[in-house]
Amino acid sequence: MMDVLFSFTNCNLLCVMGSIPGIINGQGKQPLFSFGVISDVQYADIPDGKSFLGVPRYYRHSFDVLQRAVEKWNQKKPTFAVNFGDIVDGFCPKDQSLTAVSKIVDEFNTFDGHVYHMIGNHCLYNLPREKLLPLLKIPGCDNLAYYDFAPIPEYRFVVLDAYDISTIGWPMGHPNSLDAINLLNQKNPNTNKNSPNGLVELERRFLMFNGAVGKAQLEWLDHVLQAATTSNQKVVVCCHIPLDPGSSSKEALLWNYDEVMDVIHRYNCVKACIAGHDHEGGHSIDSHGVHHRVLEAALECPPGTDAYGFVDVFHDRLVLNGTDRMKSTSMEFAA
Ligand SMILES: Nc1ccn([C@@H]2O[C@H](COP(=O)(O)O)[C@@H](O)[C@H]2O)c(=O)n1
Ligand SMILES: O=P(O)(O)OC[C@H](O)CO
Repeated sequence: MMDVLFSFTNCNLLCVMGSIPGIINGQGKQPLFSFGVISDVQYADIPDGKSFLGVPRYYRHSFDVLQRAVEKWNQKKPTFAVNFGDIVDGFCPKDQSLTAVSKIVDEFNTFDGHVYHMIGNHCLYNLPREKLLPLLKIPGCDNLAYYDFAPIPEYRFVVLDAYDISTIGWPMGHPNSLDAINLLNQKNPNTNKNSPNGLVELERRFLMFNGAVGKAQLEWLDHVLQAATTSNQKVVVCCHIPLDPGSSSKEALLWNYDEVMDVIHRYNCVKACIAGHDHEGGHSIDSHGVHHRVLEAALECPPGTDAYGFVDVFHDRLVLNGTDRMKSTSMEFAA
């Protein structure tokens, strides 16, 4: 298993064992810090099923994946962990939503460190924002879920709220919900607004299970990146929905990924964007040298297999050490 390989720092041993040159942990150096990652647990106490496209989904086993992730993090001792959203599936019977969310939050809480959460569409199918945010200890005001933190002076993490403008999760008639309905009506003529039928190329992202970052959040992002640039900080952007077409299917992109990336590209500080939502996972490097890594879903791990990891952070790269279905990735920063 790749994660076992990466616990060694001896280059010769790694090469003999067949690892990929270039993914050696920061060339034998100690990371500045590490953080655990997992996405799309989508737990529900229901029998296994399939996605709309026929991909098997293991709703109960995903809890076991989370348990093994936390166990591994407690051995490796990353400084913190990030959950990339969708902790409970939309098929969870609604009278069990609170129990299911609490079960997953309790499991995350067995990690000996802080877990930073973000919300995904499936979280919002289960509980409203005013219930979810306190349970997930997400800081924010007006029930918005974007925030930033700096684990060390050299690095800042920005967590985006991908369902700021969304038809999911806001009370009926809320301005952000009305904006989302208007946009979907303009962009998607299908009766089922989750259907991309007839939508062409990148327009296929205008589906109800996606969302957008609103104007105030975009302005906030700009300020954070400006401050990070002044402080010479490197930034990692975390968002449930992917931000680059090269890293994800067109159907899984943030509605206004282009506006978010325009803000990011105004500065040189963002080195990587990490996301979930597109269960297959992906990796790309955009035209400005920013890495985009979409994490493979815990939900789609056949019993006995896993998808979680930990990221070692260096001055010049991030190294994702993935387990089983989560691929290991070395993300070297552009000069
Ligand atoms: N190509 C697609 C994909 C999805 N849908 C609709 O979205 C719902 C959620 O999709 P999952 O992948 O989470 O199953 C699904 O139930 C469909 O209504 C679609 O129409 N076309
Ligand atoms: O969030 P889900 O489970 O509806 O899945 C989203 C899809 O993976 C996007 O292609």
